[in-house]
Amino acid sequence: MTTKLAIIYYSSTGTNYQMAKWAKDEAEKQGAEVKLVRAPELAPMEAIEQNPAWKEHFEATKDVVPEAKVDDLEWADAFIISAPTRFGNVPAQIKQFFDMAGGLWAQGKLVNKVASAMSSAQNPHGGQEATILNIYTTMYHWGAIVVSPGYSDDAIFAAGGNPYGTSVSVDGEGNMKEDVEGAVRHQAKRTLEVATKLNQ
Ligand SMILES: Cc1cc2nc3c(=O)[nH]c(=O)nc-3n(C[C@H](O)[C@H](O)[C@H](O)COP(=O)(O)O)c2cc1C
Repeated sequence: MTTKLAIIYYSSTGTNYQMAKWAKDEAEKQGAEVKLVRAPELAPMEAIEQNPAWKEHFEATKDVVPEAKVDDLEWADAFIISAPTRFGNVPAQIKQFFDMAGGLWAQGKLVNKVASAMSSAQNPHGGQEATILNIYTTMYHWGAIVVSPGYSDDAIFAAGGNPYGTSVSVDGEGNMKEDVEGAVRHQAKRTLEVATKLNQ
């Protein structure tokens, strides 16, 4: 049976979108059926328009990447969730999406889904680890099986050594400071390997 992976991300300025796209590319190479979906934007246009990079990214993706639906959670065997830090926590857009899953959760339909998370911040210690752990808290409540990378591949060291999930820092221009593509690809592959074993 083909393993189904939902990659759910939120991104204001493109970093987490890029990580999500690397994960999608790798998962498809591994033979998974992949849905790449974005948490619906909640910010008002006045706020988005004040930040040219945010506006540009929003316009570039709004008609290209489908919005995440709770049905995607039911459909998937595994999730990869990628979100920038907001003061060490998840963006409201991701939290709102999680909060929409109450019905599925109450019916036990999220139990034994495989989950793994990625994050970014402006500073190297700006809250990436806390953000990933906050995502995992929700996953534990769902009864999902969290697959963290640990130190299971050399690519994790090259990316900065975050064992909870791939994370990156971004400079003032929005460029990624660490080389995380290999770690993202490894995380996607590992998540799928576990999900595929569970689905056998
Ligand atoms: C409301 C808000 C809070 C943020 N909090 C932090 C923070 O505490 N530390 C930090 O290093 N970066 C912080 N950032 C920077 C973002 O995490 C950064 O812009 C993001 O990781 C870039 O990812 P994206 O391109 O996918 O949007 C914050 C940004 C916003 C808008």
